[in-house]
Parts: sequence; C-alpha cells; structure tokens
Amino acid sequence: MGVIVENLSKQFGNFQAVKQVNLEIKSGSLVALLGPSGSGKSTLLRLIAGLEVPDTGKIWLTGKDATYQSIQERNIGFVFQHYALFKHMTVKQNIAFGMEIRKAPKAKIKLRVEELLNLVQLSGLGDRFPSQLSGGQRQRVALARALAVEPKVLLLDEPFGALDAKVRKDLRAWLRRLHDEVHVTTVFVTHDQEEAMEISDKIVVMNKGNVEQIGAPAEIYDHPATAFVMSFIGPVNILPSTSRIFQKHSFGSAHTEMFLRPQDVIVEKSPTATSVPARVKRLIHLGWEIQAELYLDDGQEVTAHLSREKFDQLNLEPKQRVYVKPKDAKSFPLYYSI
Ligand SMILES: Nc1ncnc2c1ncn2[C@@H]1O[C@H](COP(=O)(O)OP(=O)(O)OP(=O)(O)O)[C@@H](O)[C@H]1O
Repeated sequence: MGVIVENLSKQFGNFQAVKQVNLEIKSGSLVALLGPSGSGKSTLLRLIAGLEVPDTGKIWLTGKDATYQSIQERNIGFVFQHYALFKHMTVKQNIAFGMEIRKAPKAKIKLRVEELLNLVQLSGLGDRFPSQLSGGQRQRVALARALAVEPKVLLLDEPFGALDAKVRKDLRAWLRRLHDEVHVTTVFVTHDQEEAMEISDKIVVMNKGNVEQIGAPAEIYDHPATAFVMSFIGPVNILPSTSRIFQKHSFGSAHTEMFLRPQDVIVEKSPTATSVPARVKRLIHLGWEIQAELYLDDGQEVTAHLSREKFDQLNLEPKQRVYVKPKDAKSFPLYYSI
C-alpha cells in the first residue's frame, strides 16, 4: 500500500485550495501532480507530508491512518524547489544528517552515504560544500539526503524548477532511472506537462483544487476526461463546432466547441470529398516537426503539425492554397478556460 487520500479538503481563509480530493497512489509508483499555478498541487503535497493540517478527510500512508501523525512519525522524504542543503556541512555530512539524528551506528552511516553518493552519481564529490556544486548536483544531494532515512514515501515539490532547461531535462531522465532502482513511492509536483509525461507512471491532473483526471500519460493524452485536461496536456485547436472543417465529419456529440489536436489536422495539396480549402499563413520549424498556421476560407485559424517527411512531400510555402480535414476531434459538455 502506498498513499491513499480520502475526501481531503483544505481552506485558507475563504479560499478553498484543495476540494474533497480522493486519490490512491500505488506502492512503489512514481506519480506526478500536474496543474497550473494555484491549482492546489503543493498544498496537497504538504498535506500528505504533514506540513499542513486538513480541514476534512483522511491520509493513509502504507496502510496506516496518518492524518494526525507528526511529520517525523510519517517518515517521509521531502525535496523542495529551492534546495535547502546545510551550507556549512559537506555533501557527505548533509546526506548523513538524518541518520545521525536517528543515532544510526557510525559504520552503517558511512556505508549508506557511499551507497547514496553512488546512486546519485556524485561519488568523489562527498567532501565538497554545497557552494562548490552546480544547481543540478545540489538537487541530487537533496534527493540523496531525503532517501538516506529510507522514507516510506518521497515527496518532490518542483525539485528541478529552479534549474535551466537542459539540466532539467537530464535530471528528469535521471530521476526516472533512479526510481526504477529504488522503487520508493514518489509523488512529484510539476506544472510542466512534458516533465510529467516523461517520468511518471500516473499523472493526477489538478485544476482549481479539484482532481480532473488520474491516468497513465498516454491515457490522459489520448482520452482526456475534460476540456481542461485536453487543453492543458498538449497543444490543441479550440474551434466552434460550426466551423467548416467539421462540416463533412461527425465526431460523436458535438457541443459548442470542438478540440482538435494539431497532429490530427490532415493537410493535402489537392481537394478531396471530405476536405475544405485553407491557406498557409506561417510555417514554423520546430526541428522534428513543422507547425503550419493555416486559415480556413471562413477566416478561422487552425494550427497543423506536420512531420518533416510530410512537409517535404507537400513542399509548402506561405500563402499557398491547401486542403484540410480533421482526423479526430473531441467535444466536451462544459469548457471553462484555464
Ligand atoms: N498558507 C497559505 N495561506 C493562504 N493561501 C495559501 C496558502 N498556501 C497556498 N495558498 C493558496 O492556495 C492556492 C493553491 O496553492 P498551491 O501552492 O497549492 O498551488 P500550486 O498548484 O502548487 O501552485 P504553484 O505551481 O504556483 O506552486 C493558491 O491560490 C495559494 O495562493
């Protein structure tokens, strides 16, 4: 058993930050809490950690009711965005800190510190001080320190948020590999959908204190439960269902808005029975694919993503006449903007 959150709510003054959240995080899994700023991700994480007390609901950690347990009793490892290493202690001393507080035998601490240094790939840097490390290295020390006390659950609040894009990307892959080695139940807060998709087993999408959807990355991307999820995870064209592009197609129940992924816009040079005319406005090279900004003859703008191969085959130019049709589109009963 990992973490179970039951009907959990938290209010700050008049503001409801977390609204009756229910959640089950399987033991040994890596789960991302994903949502825009202010959606309640950090508050939910802090409630699980015991840094906040819930107004209602329960938290179960590895089968035990932890709702009113102290932070220490919960045996949780926590890593924040802004690494809080002890500046006056070396890397080794930082990692050993929790074990020393618990009065673990010296020989055991020494061995475990070496093991953890290896695990976070910082062997040889154990005698440095935090100021002598890069941001990415410091976050790896913070992770080693959190893991040192063998926590039941590891909670990470945007641990790579303060780092530059390249380091961040490397650390994501590294965290995934690390998790595959240690298998500690991990809850990871991020507002970056690519980060969540890349590293997690399951994603919990949050919006305005609510859980919108829980699922594996592909499930959330391919079968979004709500308009919010569809527009938050990946790019999307939001078009009126009366738009010409849908006239010759039917995608189930059509509400007032249709959601069309750019990769589901098929672009051709010649008309077909199911396509409508459009014109190329702008072409943006994204490296692995080309973003074609098009406008339909009714003035509606539509973005299409084309593979390099398809783009070369079409040989597109700005202002060129093309014909488009939707491969797939979705519609939801209610859409509220993010
Ligand atoms: N201690 C507090 N007192 C008052 N309001 C708070 C407190 N902590 C959080 N909030 C409010 O609760 C809401 C949710 O905050 P939270 O930090 O959980 O969001 P988040 O999804 O983690 O956002 P971010 O990605 O910006 O950190 C925000 O509107 C925030 O201002």
